[in-house]
Parts: sequence; C-alpha cells; structure tokens
Amino acid sequence: MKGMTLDAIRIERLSKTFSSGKRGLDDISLTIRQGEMVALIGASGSGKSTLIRHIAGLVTADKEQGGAISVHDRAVQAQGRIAANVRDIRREIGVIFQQFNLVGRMSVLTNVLTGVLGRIPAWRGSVGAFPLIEQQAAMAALTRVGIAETARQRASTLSGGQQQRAAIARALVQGARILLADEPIASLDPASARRVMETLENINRQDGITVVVALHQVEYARRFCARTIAMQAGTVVFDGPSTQLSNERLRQIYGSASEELILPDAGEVRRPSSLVEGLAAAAA
Ligand SMILES: Nc1ncnc2c1ncn2[C@@H]1O[C@H](COP(=O)(O)OP(=O)(O)OP(=O)(O)O)[C@@H](O)[C@H]1O
Repeated sequence: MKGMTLDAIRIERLSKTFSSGKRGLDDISLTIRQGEMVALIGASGSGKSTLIRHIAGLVTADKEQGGAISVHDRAVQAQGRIAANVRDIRREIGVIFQQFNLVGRMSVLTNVLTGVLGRIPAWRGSVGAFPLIEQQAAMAALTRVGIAETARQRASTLSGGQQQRAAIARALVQGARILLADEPIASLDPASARRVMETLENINRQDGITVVVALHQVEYARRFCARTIAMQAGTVVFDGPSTQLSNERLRQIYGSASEELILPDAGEVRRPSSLVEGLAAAAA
C-alpha cells in the first residue's frame, strides 16, 4: 500500500570523494522509516559524521552515480546538488553535535527559543521578544527533557549532558520530525550519557520522532536502538537488529579495531539487551 507509511530518510547510491581524493562515503544506499531509532556505529573515521552532514543537507555528495537523499519523500540533494527548497526540509531535521550546540552567553531558554527562528522574523530573536506562546512551548520542551529549572541560567553553566538535553529541547521547539545526533554522548560520563540516551528514546517513543544517533560504543546501540547500521571506511558493513551485533560479530567485522567500539566495563550497560534476549529465548 504505497503512500501509507513514509520513509523518513532514503539514501540512494551516495558517494563522497573529498578534494584530497579520500573517499568519505562509498556507494551507500539505505532507508530509515518514520519513527525508527537507529544507531550509526563505527570506528573513528568510518564516515558517521560525513553521512549525517549529507542527510542534513549541509554538504553535497559526488554527482557521478546520481547519488540522492530524500527526507519525507522530498529531495535534500541529488546528483551533487542541494535541493532549492532545502530550508523547508531542514526545518524538519534537528541536528545535535558532540559539543558546541548552544550559545554559551545566552540563557538556556533563549537557546531553546532559537529553534523557532525558522518560523518567525529574525529581529524578534535578536531582541529576545519571543511571543509568550513560544516561550511556553520552550519551557514545556525543557520540562520534557528534564532541565526546566535551568531555563534562566547561561547555557555555559550547564553540564555537558544538560547542554545536550537543551539541544534536544531546541529541536522539539523547532518542530523537527527527525533528529540526527552526531556522537551526542561521546564526551559525557556514563550517568549523563544514559540520561541523554533516555531523552532521545523518550522523544522517539512519545513523539514518534525518527532518531539517528551516531555512537562510538555498541553497548548504547544495543541498549537503546532497535536497529544498528555499522560503517567502515565509508561503507555499510552491517544493517540489522542491534541484538544481532554481538561482540563476536563486531570482531569479525572490524578485527582489532572492534576494541574501540566495546566498552571495557560493559557489564552494566549490556545487561538489558541480554535480559531481552533471555526473555525472548525463554518465550520461544
Ligand atoms: N572535509 C574533509 N576533507 C577530507 N577528508 C575528510 C573531510 N571530512 C572528513 N574526512 C575524512 O573522511 C573520513 C570519515 O570522517 P567522519 O568524520 O565522517 O568519520 P566518523 O565516523 O564520524 O569519525 P569520528 O568518530 O572520528 O567522528 C575520515 O577519514 C576523515 O578524515
């Protein structure tokens, strides 16, 4: 029944060759359905950030091969050219980076309100005179991500994990239907990392927002994401249920580079997925 469920992200034959001659992406094709929560894993330099930047329409792919990306059935880029109406499409896509997502000297609330700047004239943002209804929406978003009490603080006073949650609140206010998070927990301690992942899980489940999260450690992928796409040297080397990506499988795919993807003290983080597997095995 065509048209019933939209694909959130469709990537066809995408390659990227940098001016240095290095191939950052090598013939990637994949589809992510609306409402999925997908982990993108891979060792340093495997192409995760490059892929996310292409989906967000921030960079163009090679034009040979006719590579294309569409979001909600609308072209973001094709054949090496960004779509003319990409600004409209970008509004549906929230992007969160590893760090530097916020303007440190502005309040947390103002940072979150910048999410609406795509919809209201810029001058209102510059004088901080956002309509009350938008301020309320921003407060509601901060409550959703669990940091309402920080609204009036300067963003620079937040912990790393709180900053990431403020960035998620901004994406909510922006009205994003897709969230691309590029290693959002890479510089966080385990407890803060878990809270950020739980926040992503929450907006995925409650709001149906499609989440694609680049992660360095497979344990978080197994715990929070039903599907994992694993990359190596610009190609997809695994795409399937995260539970199938055992440490053994990782070692087969990556060899010694797999060490980088497995937390040394993984016991605690791994338990939930093995519990799920145990329950599935018991039910079978
Ligand atoms: N602008 C660029 N010019 C040349 N090479 C680049 C450029 N951007 C990325 N690369 C290279 O492309 C490869 C993929 O980089 P990318 O940042 O996407 O990897 P990643 O999987 O996100 O890694 P990390 O975990 O370190 O963020 C790397 O080898 C990188 O050096």
